[in-house]
Amino acid sequence: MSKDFGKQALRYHRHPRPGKLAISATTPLANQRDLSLAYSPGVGAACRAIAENPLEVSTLTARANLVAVVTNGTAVLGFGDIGPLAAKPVMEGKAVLFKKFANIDAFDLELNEKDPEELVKTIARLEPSFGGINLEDIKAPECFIVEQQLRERVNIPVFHDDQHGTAIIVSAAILNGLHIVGKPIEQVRLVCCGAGAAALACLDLLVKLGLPRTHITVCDIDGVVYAGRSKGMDRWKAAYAQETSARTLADVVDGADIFLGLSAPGVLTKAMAERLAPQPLILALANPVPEILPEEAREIRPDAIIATGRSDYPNQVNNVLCFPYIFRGALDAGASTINDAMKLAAVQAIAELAKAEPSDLVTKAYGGKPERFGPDYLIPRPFDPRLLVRIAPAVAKAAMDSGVASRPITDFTAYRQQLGQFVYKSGLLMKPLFERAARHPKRLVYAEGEDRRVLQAAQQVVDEGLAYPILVGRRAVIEARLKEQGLRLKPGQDVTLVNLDDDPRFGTYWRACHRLLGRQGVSPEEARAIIRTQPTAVAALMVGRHEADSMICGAVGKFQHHLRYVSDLIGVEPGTSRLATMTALILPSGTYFIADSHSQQEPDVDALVQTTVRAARQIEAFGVKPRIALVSRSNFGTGDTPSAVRTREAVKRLHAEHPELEVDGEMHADVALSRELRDAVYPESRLAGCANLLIMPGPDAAHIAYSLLKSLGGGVSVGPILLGAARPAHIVTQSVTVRGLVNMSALAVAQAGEQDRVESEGLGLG
Ligand SMILES: NC(=O)C1=CN([C@@H]2O[C@H](COP(=O)(O)OP(=O)(O)OC[C@H]3O[C@@H](n4cnc5c(N)ncnc54)[C@H](OP(=O)(O)O)[C@@H]3O)[C@@H](O)[C@H]2O)C=CC1
Ligand SMILES: CC(=O)C(=O)O
Ligand SMILES: [Mg+2]
Repeated sequence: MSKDFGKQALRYHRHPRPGKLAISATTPLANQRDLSLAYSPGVGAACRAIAENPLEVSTLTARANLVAVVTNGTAVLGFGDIGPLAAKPVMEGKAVLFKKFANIDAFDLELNEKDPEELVKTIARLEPSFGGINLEDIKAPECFIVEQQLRERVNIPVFHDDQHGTAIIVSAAILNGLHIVGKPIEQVRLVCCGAGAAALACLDLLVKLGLPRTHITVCDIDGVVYAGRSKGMDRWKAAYAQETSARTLADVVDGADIFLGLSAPGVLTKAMAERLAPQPLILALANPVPEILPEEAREIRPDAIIATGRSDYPNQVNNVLCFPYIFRGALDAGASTINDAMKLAAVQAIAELAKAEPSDLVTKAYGGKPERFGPDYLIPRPFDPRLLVRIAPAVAKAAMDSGVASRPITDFTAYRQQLGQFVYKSGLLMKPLFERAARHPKRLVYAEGEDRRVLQAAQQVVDEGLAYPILVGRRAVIEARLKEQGLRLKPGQDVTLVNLDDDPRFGTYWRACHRLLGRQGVSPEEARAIIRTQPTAVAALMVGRHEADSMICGAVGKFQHHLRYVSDLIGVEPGTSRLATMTALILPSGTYFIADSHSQQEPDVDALVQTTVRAARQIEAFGVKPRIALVSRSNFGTGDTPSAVRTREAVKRLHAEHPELEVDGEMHADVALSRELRDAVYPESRLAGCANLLIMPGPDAAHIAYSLLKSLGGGVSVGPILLGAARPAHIVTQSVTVRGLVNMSALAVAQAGEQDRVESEGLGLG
């Protein structure tokens, strides 16, 4: 660790307050009534219910989602026995990872006790408090005794992370590494340096996966673990003792296909690495300093696949990829233990995820270049949101199949969706639209069909059955990019390609374009150029001509540029004069929608009314009841600027023409968000509670409010959603993510379905 990085790490731990986590309340505690519910006398009802039926503890307390991270500090990372106090930063860290990656609450408990029997007694007494026990950094062989005895005594999952978390991720990495070099696990020879908690658990699991025990040679601090050795031996190591005259690591590395290091820094020298078999797997996993640094290993063995436990090299083989998710699955299924079936399910899920298509969120988190399965990408990265969605259900299912689940999951689709909502925060809001789109998928044309994010989104859209994608773009480019990203889409089969360089529709389209734009000074020659060079114009014409049901554009280029083609070639809904936009912001405090009449800098009364009505209808499609405030610098008549007067007038018209809407204004934004503030100035307001739709007095205000809230509120957004187009069309921003594109795709398809329904009812077909 460089001096500078060490300083940064200390600062990270000191600020903004000491340590890395805190406890926060999940229920309101703002007044006397809350207090009487949360504490005496209300809490008594919860106590009595649990006394009568202990299973109620899972519904009335946080226990079912609470894990104890327990250590005695005897094997802290690769530092060894530095004691429980110095272990606390690692345990706090594990607790943070539980929370961030799997939404599991964890307490770190550092115990001043080395005797295994005493440790067992203390930890077993914690059973009423926790839904699971994660043992951490307890040295071998004591850790084996502690875990075994605890498993016998308590009825909740006990999992020694350094053993099993490590074993699971090491197994996934080795399976994938062997797949790449084409060596069957039954035939390889493995040398393991370290014979402690992590090493022996890894070997046990690898043996279960088919590695013959006789192909394994183990070394510890005293050298080779051989049959008949007495120094530093225990029965767990003895299980791997070989009949051999070799005595040191240097004696046993010749021709080994795998070096597995779970021991101490620098024990594998370059000279030893040189003697490994061709295309060896070198897993140097001691933390924070590995058995050999990747640059040294690479220098001597350019043919090797190299992994460490660290995040600053490729192939981070670290139990962080496992423990949050295996506990998530175990807790959700109410598992009484974590058994071999659950561990093997986790191995399989992790190994398979590495082979899946790259995720743009992972690409973003790791500096921009999509990673494909291969020697430098053996296993998924820790910031891959799919880890939760894939591992936890696999583990829960294995718990159920192996008969240890007390709360079996009945609907796995719903369970995956629920996990998805945690990792993709927009999931809950989007759910009704995804369901509608999946029920009636429609033709959806993507103007930027060559864009890598669009291709990934189209793959997900096809996988989830949300739409029949049409991609505007050159076939050769699309095919090359599909291949490069490992996507499975088959042009002509599950996506349609439109390439106007060689499409017979070219003539029809440019003439249609000229018909629509001819009176805006566009000559036939220009119309031809537009159709050849502006994919948004092509997509808009397809939608306008009912050759597609909806469109998405904007991943490349400026918003206004796309807006022009959408408004000129698709047009606006009857009764609407202009297009408007709305964005949903999903913040920790709730979901808020911000709308503005995008194309008019100073919207007139008509535009404000139309924007409000269109935005309200769109919010209803999310299954949310709109509570609308037209916000302004004026608060119920305190100002008379032209904008305030127009807003006031718009509210009057809304009250008269749309009495069904819960809407009021003009008002300050804080007054919109607080009933109390509103009551203080205008208790007669037609808006009850907190507004969830803020109609802005202009696009500048909307943009500023949106970006402030997004930066300060730490939320995610869905949008911009274009309001008022004659047929569903959306213009995303250039920074859109794949998830953002999939969200907008579901929205566009759901809108198209709704439009079809309304039209067919209008024709008497409904
Ligand atoms: N990447 C990951 O996800 C993980 C990495 N680890 C790393 O693995 C290492 C071991 O952790 P853990 O198993 O929990 O600890 P243990 O204390 O249980 O085991 C340590 C083992 O390493 C052996 N050892 C120590 N120094 C040397 C040496 N110089 N040469 C050979 N063997 C040596 C010890 O030998 P002896 O038995 O003779 O004392 C012991 O067998 C640590 O560096 C830890 O950071 C652990 C868990 C996960
Ligand atoms: C990663 C981990 O748990 C360890 O190094 O101990
Ligand atoms: Mg550990």
